[in-house]
Amino acid sequence: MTDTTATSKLIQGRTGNWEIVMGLEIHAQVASKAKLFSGAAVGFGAGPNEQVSLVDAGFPGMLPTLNGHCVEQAVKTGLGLKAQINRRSQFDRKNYFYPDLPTGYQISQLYFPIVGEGVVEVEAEDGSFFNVGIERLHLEQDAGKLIHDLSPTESFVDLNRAGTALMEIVSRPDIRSPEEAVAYVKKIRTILIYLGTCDGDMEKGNLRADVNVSVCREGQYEKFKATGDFSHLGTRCEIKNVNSFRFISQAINYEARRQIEILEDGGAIVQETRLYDPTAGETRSMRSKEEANDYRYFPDPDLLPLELEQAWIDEIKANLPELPDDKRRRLMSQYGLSQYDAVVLISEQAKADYFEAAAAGRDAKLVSNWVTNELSARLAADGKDFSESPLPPSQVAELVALIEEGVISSRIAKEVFDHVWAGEGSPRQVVEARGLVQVNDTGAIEKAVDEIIAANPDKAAAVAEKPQAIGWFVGQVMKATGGKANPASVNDILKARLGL
Ligand SMILES: Nc1ncnc2c1ncn2[C@@H]1O[C@H](COP(=O)(O)OP(=O)(O)OP(=O)(O)O)[C@@H](O)[C@H]1O
Ligand SMILES: [Mg+2]
Ligand SMILES: [Mg+2]
Repeated sequence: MTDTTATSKLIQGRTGNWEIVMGLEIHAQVASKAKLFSGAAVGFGAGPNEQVSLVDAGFPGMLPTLNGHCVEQAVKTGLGLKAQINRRSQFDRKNYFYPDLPTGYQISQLYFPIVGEGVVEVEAEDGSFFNVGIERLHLEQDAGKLIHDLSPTESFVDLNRAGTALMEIVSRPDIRSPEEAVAYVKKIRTILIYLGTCDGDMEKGNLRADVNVSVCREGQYEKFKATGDFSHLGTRCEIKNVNSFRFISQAINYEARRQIEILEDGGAIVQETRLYDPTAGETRSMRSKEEANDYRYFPDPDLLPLELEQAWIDEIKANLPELPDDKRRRLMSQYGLSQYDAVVLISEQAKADYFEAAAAGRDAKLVSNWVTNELSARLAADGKDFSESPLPPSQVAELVALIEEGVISSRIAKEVFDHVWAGEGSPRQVVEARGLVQVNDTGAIEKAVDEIIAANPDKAAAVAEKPQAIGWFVGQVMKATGGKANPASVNDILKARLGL
């Protein structure tokens, strides 16, 4: 069985072509100082069980109090996902027993989630766009953490995370390849970071995805799309808690192959929950999939239905920050950037901000190149993001100004950048201190050109037949002038002298 290229969505099997279908459930920890139903602090790095209130620990008689800030964050996120905000929602108890869940139930929203259908526009690697439908977003509590590897005979429970607010964002089964799944999670993450509703830190587990994967025969997905009838799709398996982009892609590839092999051998897929083991590179069965009725969901009697006023929703909407897609369009129209450049810039809010601060009044394309190439690479090498850049935007602007004014060539600018990065001063100071000013003096360039032509009569004669050989002369002149000659003048003078 071989994969087709990334852009093709077909997988070749022994008995014909298959398609992958995926829907993702993303769990995003709400950016909030306190938990969803208690005043206990939310934070990373506290000692075990230091951030636990009696409510989180499930003490008898303790009552949950809804944290209004978390509700606002969910509404904000819903608006950012262009989704329906439900003015009436309700909290339900999802009952199951596990030692990391002291109450014996998780408070979630099954029947009436706070956010309904929406849509997310995602850019694929090839620059095209695809839409992923959002089915719903609901608020729920996180569970605690079990620690099994501290002692050979004991297990420990840390309830710091118990009761922390999560947003579960459920997509429609609109995702068709591992690459699309990764691009989708990246896009959701970017939107959440722009909104300030989740910090998107996947290493800390603050954003993780459950990936539902099924396969079907070529053409069946089209039927599903046309009719909305899920029976055209295969049975799904859910891979739980995948917390890196690389693992998402690996887990899907493995799982799709596994399912295709079973089906081609005449077997059937059992709907189940699976776990991805990155070390073994495979998914393993965890448990057979529970149905909603296994959880005995019922409305939480301790919590009233949540009713939102339209005016409050409208106010949140009016105060939303500029979202990635809007920023992309604006960067393209305001600065004349290509879609590719704009997409690269908006992928990080701080990068886009940096660009805008540097681009004012300058050649935007040049600024974008410096920001997305040279500076990005330097920051990445130091493990920094744009908000931590030791080089302020004004320095990039100054460097670009020097190029625009013809004081330095683009080539010299790279050298200047290195010195500026090394802390030698501003671009102008470096250019002056190191004497890197571009030679625009045509007399000096003409002299160098004449000398090189005189020393290489054979090559000069050959250029008449092979005009591209002029490149060699350009190189020589640049060398002779220490790279400082204005490249445009060099070209003009060479052409004139060589009779081209
Ligand atoms: N045949 C299918 N193939 C792939 N994905 C599917 C298929 N059918 C449904 N899905 C996706 O599975 C996900 C189901 O998530 P949802 O939260 O609604 O239910 P669940 O997984 O049963 O519940 P839980 O939250 O308890 O895990 C959605 O993202 C949906 O798009
Ligand atoms: Mg779910
Ligand atoms: Mg699920």
